[in-house]
Amino acid sequence: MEAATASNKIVNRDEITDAFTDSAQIPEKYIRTDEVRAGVVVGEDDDCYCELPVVDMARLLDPELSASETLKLGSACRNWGFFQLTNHGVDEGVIQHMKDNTADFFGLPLDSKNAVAVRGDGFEGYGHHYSRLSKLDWAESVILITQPVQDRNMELWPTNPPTFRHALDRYSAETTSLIRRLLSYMAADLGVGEAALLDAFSGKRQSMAIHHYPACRHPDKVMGNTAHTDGLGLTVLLHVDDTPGLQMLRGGRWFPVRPLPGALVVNVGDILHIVTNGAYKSVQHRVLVNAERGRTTAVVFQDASVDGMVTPLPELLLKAGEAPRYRSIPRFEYLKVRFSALAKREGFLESLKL
Ligand SMILES: O=C(O)CCC(=O)C(=O)O
Ligand SMILES: [Fe+2]
Repeated sequence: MEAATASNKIVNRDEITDAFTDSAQIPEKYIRTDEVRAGVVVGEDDDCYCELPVVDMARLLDPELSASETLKLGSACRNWGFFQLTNHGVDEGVIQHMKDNTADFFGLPLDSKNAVAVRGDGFEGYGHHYSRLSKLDWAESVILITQPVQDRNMELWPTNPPTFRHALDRYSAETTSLIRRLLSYMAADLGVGEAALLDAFSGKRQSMAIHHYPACRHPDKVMGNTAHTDGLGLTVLLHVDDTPGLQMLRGGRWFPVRPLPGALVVNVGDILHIVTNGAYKSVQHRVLVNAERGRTTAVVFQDASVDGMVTPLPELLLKAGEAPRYRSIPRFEYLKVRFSALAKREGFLESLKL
């Protein structure tokens, strides 16, 4: 209970009651009706409705189509901060294996999942429920560092299902190359050398959050994932099933992301926002819960920094003749402040503005 009242604590899953299955009796600590209702959700028949941009990796790779698709990629990052990526080239078998293992893990009894429960002050493991203003998210999650390999904490990598580790390892390797591919086109769009942007990301930490949002018969009362911007460089999200729920803020309204079959959802994080001097936008998003169906996602967060600093890319400032719009801050300090501010998961980027 203490954990539930703390403003920014990661709460161990074993403190959550079995109310997940009995949604008629939702404990008070999950009730967040005001937050769910906050803001207008854009409907498909609204005037301002238009589809989330789709970027096609096959077109990026095609010498004849690459230039126009690169413009599309740039425009998505500048104007939306989000896009769906089709023909991404991640091996289908690797994706299926990842989906199967993720779904199987969440299907296990609580005791089995708690074999890799969060320990002490750590952030890795199973059981995260970010609480805010004494409220909890309607979700169970596993968070793990996936790259570089020597940073992995294998004690917290599930061994049940037995193929989970292998699936995660392969998926992580595939997404690392995918992110490199994407960054080379982002560099072209930004007008900077490929090496400058790749160096900011390569060898940096990658972590994954695997979320399960159980169905809730009263979805207007609970929040799957509190509105936030992502704190690292780039985020790649895999829908394990086709249940919608992700919404991104656009023009002051919540815009529901409709998962395209076979696509990955990519979004700009705060560090890439700063690295591009605000050209690429890190935008707020949240997850609402579905009344009928559970929802599972596997999210890759790729960290980035420039010579140990979170800072606008010097080459970009030089080429564009721009003054920095964000204060430079050492990466370790950035992470410390950014992730201790989970209780107020918005506003940090603003505080770095010059
Ligand atoms: O599960 C989702 O759709 C989004 C998760 C998310 O935003 C996050 O983990 O940062
Ligand atoms: Fe996020």
